Amino acid sequence: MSATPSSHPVTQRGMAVLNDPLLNKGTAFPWEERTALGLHGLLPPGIHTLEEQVAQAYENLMSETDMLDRHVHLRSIQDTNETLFYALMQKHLTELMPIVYTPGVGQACQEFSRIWQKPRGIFLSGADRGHMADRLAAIPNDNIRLVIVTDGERILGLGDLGANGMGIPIGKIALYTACAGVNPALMLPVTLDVGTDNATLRNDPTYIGSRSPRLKGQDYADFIEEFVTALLGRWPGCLLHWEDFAGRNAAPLLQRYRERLPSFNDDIQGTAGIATAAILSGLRAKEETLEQQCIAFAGGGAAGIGIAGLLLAAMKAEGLPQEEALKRFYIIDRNGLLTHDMDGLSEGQALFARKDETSRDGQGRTLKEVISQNHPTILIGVSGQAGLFKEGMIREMASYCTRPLIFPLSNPTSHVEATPMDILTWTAGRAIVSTGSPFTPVEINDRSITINQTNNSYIFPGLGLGALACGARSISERMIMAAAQAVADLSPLKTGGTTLLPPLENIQNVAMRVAHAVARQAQNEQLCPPLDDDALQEALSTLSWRPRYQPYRAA
Ligand SMILES: NC(=O)C1=CN([C@@H]2O[C@H](COP(=O)(O)OP(=O)(O)OC[C@H]3O[C@@H](n4cnc5c(N)ncnc54)[C@H](O)[C@@H]3O)[C@@H](O)[C@H]2O)C=CC1
Ligand SMILES: CC(=O)C(=O)O
Ligand SMILES: [Mg+2]
Repeated sequence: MSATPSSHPVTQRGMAVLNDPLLNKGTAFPWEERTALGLHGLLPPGIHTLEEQVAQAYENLMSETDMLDRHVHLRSIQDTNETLFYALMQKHLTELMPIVYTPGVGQACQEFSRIWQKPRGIFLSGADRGHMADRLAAIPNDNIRLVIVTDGERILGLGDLGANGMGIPIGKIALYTACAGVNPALMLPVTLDVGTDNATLRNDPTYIGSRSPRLKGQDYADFIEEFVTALLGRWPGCLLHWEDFAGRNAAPLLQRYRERLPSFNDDIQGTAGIATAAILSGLRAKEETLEQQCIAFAGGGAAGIGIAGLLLAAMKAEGLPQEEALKRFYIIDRNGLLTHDMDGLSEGQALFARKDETSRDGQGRTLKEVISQNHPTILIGVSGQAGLFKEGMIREMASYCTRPLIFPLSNPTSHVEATPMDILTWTAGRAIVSTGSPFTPVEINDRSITINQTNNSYIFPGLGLGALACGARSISERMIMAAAQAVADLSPLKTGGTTLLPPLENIQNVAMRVAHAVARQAQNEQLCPPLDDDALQEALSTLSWRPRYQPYRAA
């Protein structure tokens, strides 16, 4: 075999090559590589190009009509041939993202035990306690740079799905590569199976997870500690992305570990970044400032408090003192408006709890009352509760605010607080609407209104890439703000367009701009070694990967 200088040395032979999704090319192996790697006879003789494979795979995929079937089909391509999977994803990103990501991944997690086919990533359960370092040692790849971890307790708005939550870190990894070009060989999805309190799952004979109740308190803390320590031992300096932990654990874990290793919580920080970007863009359209707003949240968990925290920082950066800025926030959780006298508030909730009123028997005012009495101009839904935004509330907002910003951000689609069609109908097309899951454009008053997806997928791929490229020791709030600003700067509204956020087709450009902004901010705060533009570019290239077949040679 005539090896080109850039050809990749392959030690495996025969089926071992075909069974490795990062190496496999399927029918695209050229004749000489089949000879060198012992593939003759294992493959049919026809040879196809990647473009031909993508076209065929797309046709096969589209012949499925059911969302879950399409998800399973795509995942099976990913588990067989990652180059083909990502080439297909990149070619049809807007169409395929809802299958791989929300809402498709929600259904996939609900059915994960039944659709599980091949190992991907690491499951760590109670039985692995005391042995986590050995479990991570079993992963042959010494160069994992990014780990996405969940404990499956709050999967989208679907609640505790236990080990079935693994669909989420797998989906997030797919987006790191499809959106930011991060090399899939550098990433690992992890599920911490600390049990589940979902009795239906525990009694389901097909369930793949452990059937014990969730670890709590010190047991839970010890489990996480062992995992992080094992991670640091196996892949020092790797970036840890926390995903879909329940609100009561999300912020404390982030605080506990954010200085021990570079880490971020996507539901808190990624969501804060994109919601802030979308709000800043919406206010630009209205020619108003943040300071002029009154902001109501339905849901004061990880996402709600995360978004509120970044908006508070943005108001302070505009020169508003904290006490003044806090008056603009109304956080309505399951027991109503958060007030300072309520029991069991988290640290973040306590900051935003109203100081100027008290609850009655632990119950605060309802969302409806806050809307009619305090006239919020921005309403954010991060409650996971379908249909929470009622017609009367939205009509009332439209009665005192010409263009309210209404963002029902809960995922998946079935859990949205109100559909864009309803919100636009109730506000005669005047609301600026953005959702967490994708929706088709709404036709109203002879206009077609595009519904932007305010989803952390605009932030985390570039955030992770930028933090890794610059070698950030930790991830600061200002780095998240820089990411938000980078997305807001790309808003089509800035250049005469009508949408809040850049279209998904441009997501790779968005991710690259976010990565640069994050790396620059890390340098400004001296959270990474000094790095000039050339060195940053070089580091970004080292992490990046394109779905193209590389020539191979036998090693
Ligand atoms: N668009 C996006 O990028 C993102 C969307 N989300 C979505 O936001 C939702 C919440 O996520 P997290 O904040 O991480 O979960 P979480 O569990 O930390 O918080 C949810 C909060 O909603 C509250 N809640 C429940 N019922 C309520 C009601 N009737 N009224 C008001 N509040 C109520 C809960 O008490 C809890 O505090 C999920 O559906 C998730 O999919 C989360 C992260 C990113
Ligand atoms: C998008 C996301 O991270 C969530 O819904 O949890
Ligand atoms: Mg999430």
